[in-house]
Amino acid sequence: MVTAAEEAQRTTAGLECLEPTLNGARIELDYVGTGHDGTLTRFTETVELPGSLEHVDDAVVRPVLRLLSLAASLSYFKAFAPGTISVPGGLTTVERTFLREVTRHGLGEFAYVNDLPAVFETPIDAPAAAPVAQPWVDEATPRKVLVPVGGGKDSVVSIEALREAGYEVGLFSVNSYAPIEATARVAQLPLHTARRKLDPELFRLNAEGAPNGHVPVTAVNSLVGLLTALALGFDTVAFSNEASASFGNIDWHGVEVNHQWSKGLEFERLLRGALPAGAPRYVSLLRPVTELRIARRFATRTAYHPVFTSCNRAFKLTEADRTSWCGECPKCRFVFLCLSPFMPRADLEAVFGGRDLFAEALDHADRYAGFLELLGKEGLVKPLECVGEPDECRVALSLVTEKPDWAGHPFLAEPEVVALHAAPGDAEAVLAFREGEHALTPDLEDVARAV
Ligand SMILES: CC(=O)N[C@H]1[C@@H](OP(=O)(O)OP(=O)(O)OC[C@H]2O[C@@H](n3ccc(=O)[nH]c3=O)[C@H](O)[C@@H]2O)O[C@H](CO)[C@@H](O)[C@@H]1O[C@H](C)C(=O)N[C@@H](C)C(=O)N[C@@H](CCC(=O)O)C(=O)O
Ligand SMILES: Nc1ncnc2c1ncn2[C@@H]1O[C@H](COP(=O)(O)OP(=O)(O)OP(=O)(O)O)[C@@H](O)[C@H]1O
Repeated sequence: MVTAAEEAQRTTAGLECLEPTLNGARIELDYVGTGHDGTLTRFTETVELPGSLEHVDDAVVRPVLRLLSLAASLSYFKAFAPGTISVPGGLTTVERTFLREVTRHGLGEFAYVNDLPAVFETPIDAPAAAPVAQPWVDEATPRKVLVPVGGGKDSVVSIEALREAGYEVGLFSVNSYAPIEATARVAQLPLHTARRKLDPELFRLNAEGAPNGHVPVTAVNSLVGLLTALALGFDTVAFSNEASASFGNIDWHGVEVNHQWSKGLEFERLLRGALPAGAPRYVSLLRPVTELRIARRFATRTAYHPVFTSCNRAFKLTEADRTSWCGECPKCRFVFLCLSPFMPRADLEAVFGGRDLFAEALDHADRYAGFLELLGKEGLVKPLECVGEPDECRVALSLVTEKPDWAGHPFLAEPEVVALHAAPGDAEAVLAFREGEHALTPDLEDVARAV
C-alpha cells in the first residue's frame, strides 16, 4: 500500500536517464537525480570495453547500449527512491518492459531491506519510441564463446566443459580482481577485461545517508559482456548461472524478493527477448543444474582449488576492503558445505586457510544459526546472498555425514543439525539435470549435461 506522502514524494524525486554515448571502446552513461528536496545531482558512469565497437553496425550496438544504460541506472535511482524513472529520449515497448522488470525485481532486496514497497510500482515516465531493430532469433551455431569469470567455482566449471567440448573459449570480466586473474592464468586463456567506474557522487550521497542496497549487478555485467562480445567477435556469451539462482528468499508485498534475481531464468529470458537481431547469443550454460551438481564437478577441477574465491568480500570496489575467504559469511558456509561431500576433508580445509567451518560454528552462535538458515530450518529466511536452495544443502549434509573423514564430527552430530538431513530420494532429484528449464541450443545442452 503506497501512502499519500509516498505518492507525493515519488512524483517529484527520481532519476532521469539520458541517451548513452559511445566513442570507440568508451561508453558514458549519463543520469540526473532529483532529490526529495529538489536538489539536482548529475552522474556519469563510464565503461571502457576491451575492444572498439566502431566496426559494428550501430543498429545492433545502440539497442544493447540503451539496455545497459537502463540496467545501470538502478545504482543511482536507489539513492532517490521512492521516485520516478524518466527517460526523456523515449522507450520502445521492449525497453519499457525491461526497465519495469529490472526495477521491480532487481531492486527487490533493496526495497525489502529499506522498507520501500513503493519501489515495486516505480512510475516510468517516457514517451513511446518506435522499435529500432528486428528482434533477436537463435539461429547460428555457437562456436566462439565468451565466458564471464567471477573468480568462483561456477565459471571454472563452464570454462572446462566448453573447452573439453571443443569450443573456442575467451574469458571476460568486469573490472579486475585477484581470483579472476588467477582463474584465467590457470585456464591459460585470454582474459578480456572491461573497466566499469561508478560515479563517485553516488558514494558521497551514500555517505550522507541516501537509501542504499543491493542492485542486480549481473544484469549490468551481462550487457557489458554482450557489448564486449560484439567488439571482439564472439557469437555467444555463456554465463554460469545455475538453476538454484531462480529461487527467491522471501515473499514481501506480493513480490518474491530474490537476491540473485538477475542470475535467474526470468531475467535470462527477459534479456534474450529484448536483444536486437545481430546481437550475440546470451545464455547460461549451467542453468539446468544445481549448485550442488556444479560443486561436484568443481571438486574434480583441482588445478583451480588454490586460486578460486566465492566469498563476496574478495570483490569490494575498493581494493583496501577486499579479503579472501572470510570464513564467516553465508557464501563461505554454503561453499564449504556443498564441497564437503566431494573433496577430501584436508583439501577442503586448505581452501579455507586450514579452517573447519563446521567446528567454528560450534563456538559462534551466529555461524551455527547461519548453517541452520542454509539448511532451511523452519521459520528462518534463506540468506540474502548467492547461496543455493535448502534442499541441496540438506543433501550435502546427508552426504558429508556418510564420509569417513568427517565421522564423529560434533557439529554433524548435533541433534538440531541431524534433524535437517535430506529425505530419501532427495539426492537424486537435487543432482538431476533439469530438462527444459533452460535456453540452451541442443549442442550447448549436451555440454551442460556432461557437468
Ligand atoms: C562485493 C559485495 O558483495 N558488494 C555488495 C555490498 O556492497 P559493499 O558496500 O559492501 O561493497 P562494494 O561492492 O564495494 O560497493 C560499494 C558501494 O557501491 C554500491 N554499488 C556497487 C556496485 C554497483 O553496481 N552499484 C552500486 O550502487 C553499493 O551499493 C555500495 O554502496 O553490499 C551492497 C548492498 O547490499 C551490494 O549491492 C553489493 O553488491 C555488489 C553490487 C556486487 O557486486 N555483488 C555481487 C558479489 C553479488 O551480490 N552478486 C550476486 C548477483 C546478484 C544479481 O542479481 O546480479 C550473486 O552472486 O548472487
Ligand atoms: N566481475 C565479473 N565479471 C564478469 N562476470 C562476472 C563477474 N562476477 C561474476 N560474474 C559472473 O556472473 C555469474 C554469477 O556469479 P557467481 O558469483 O554466482 O559465479 P562464480 O563467481 O563463477 O561462482 P561462485 O558461485 O563460486 O561465486 C557467473 O557467470 C560469474 O562468472
